Amino acid sequence: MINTIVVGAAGRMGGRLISLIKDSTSLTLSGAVETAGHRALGEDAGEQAGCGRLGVAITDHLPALLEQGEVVIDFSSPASSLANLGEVSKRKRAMVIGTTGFTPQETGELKRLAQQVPCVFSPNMSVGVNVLFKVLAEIAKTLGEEYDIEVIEAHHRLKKDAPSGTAMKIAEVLARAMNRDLGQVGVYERHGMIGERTRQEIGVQTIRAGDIVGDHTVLFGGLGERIEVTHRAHSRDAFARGALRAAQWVVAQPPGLYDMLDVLRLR
Ligand SMILES: NC(=O)C1=CN([C@@H]2O[C@H](COP(=O)(O)OP(=O)(O)OC[C@H]3O[C@@H](n4cnc5c(N)ncnc54)[C@H](OP(=O)(O)O)[C@@H]3O)[C@@H](O)[C@H]2O)C=CC1
Ligand SMILES: O=C(O)C1=N[C@H](C(=O)O)C[C@H](O)C1
Repeated sequence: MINTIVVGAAGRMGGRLISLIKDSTSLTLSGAVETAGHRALGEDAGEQAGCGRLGVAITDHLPALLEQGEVVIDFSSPASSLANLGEVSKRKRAMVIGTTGFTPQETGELKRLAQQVPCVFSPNMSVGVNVLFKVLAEIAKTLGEEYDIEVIEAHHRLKKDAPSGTAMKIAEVLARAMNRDLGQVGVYERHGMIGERTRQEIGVQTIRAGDIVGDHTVLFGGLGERIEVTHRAHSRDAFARGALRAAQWVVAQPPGLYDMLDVLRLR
C-alpha cells in the first residue's frame, strides 16, 4: 500500500479524496493537512470526510508527516501547494497537485521545484477533460481560421479563481493549435461598445452559480453553423479518481513535471 498524505483535507476535494482512499486497494491514508488555525485540526480525517474513523488526525504541519508519506495529494491554494512542493522536494517524495489559480511567476517556480521530484500537476484530473485537451487542437486546426473560438466555463459560487484552470488550459491548447499567442488574443470580458469581434480572439467566459461542479464548453462559431463541445462533471469523484490514479503512477516515475496526459498515456 502507498502511504498517501492529503493536503486540503477538510475541503471539498479533500473529503472526496479521503473517502476514495479509504476504499482503495493500493493507497492508504497516512496523513491529512489543513491550514493553521482551521476548525478541523485534531479531528479524525475520515470522520471529517464523512466516511468513518480512519485513525488519522488532521494536522497543520506537512514536514512532520513526510517521514511516513510516499506521495502528497494537494488540492488547497497556490501559495500552500508551492510551499508544500518545496518540502516534498527536500525529502524526495512524490506529489500530485490539482490546485488552480497560480500566477505565471508561481507556475515558473512550480516548474523549477518539480525538476527535483516526480510531480503530476493538472488543472483537471478527469479522464473526459484530458481527452478533450487532446482532441480540441485537432478540431480547431481542421476547422481553420473561419471559425470563432469561445471557451465558456461554469462553476459553483464558492470557487475563488477565474477563469478556471481548465478553461485557461483549453484556451492555451487552442491558441497553440492556431499559432496564436493567448497573451495577445485572450479576451476575458466584454461590456459596452466594444466593436466587432476580431477574428483571432479567443474568448474565455466565466459563470459562477449555485453548486455547479464544473462545466466546460468550447464553441466553434462559423457562418450558418456551430460546433459545441461540452464536458460536465457530475461529481467531484471524477477529479478525485484521477488524482488517485496519478498518485499510484507518479511514485514509480523519475523526477520531473508530468500531467494527466502522461498518467493516462494520452500524449
Ligand atoms: N485539478 C482538478 O481536477 C481540480 C482542481 N480543483 C482545485 O483544487 C483547489 C481546491 O478546491 P476545493 O477543494 O473545491 O476548495 P476548498 O476551499 O473546499 O478546499 C481547499 C482546502 O485547502 C485548505 N487550505 C488552504 N490553504 C492551506 C494550507 N496552507 N495548508 C493546508 N490546507 C490549506 C483550505 O482551508 P481554508 O478553508 O481554511 O482556506 C480548504 O479546506 C482549487 O484550486 C480548485 O480550483 C478542484 C477540483 C478539481
Ligand atoms: O474549483 C473547482 O471546483 C474546480 N476547479 C478546477 C479548475 O479550476 O479548472 C477543475 C474543476 O472544473 C473544478
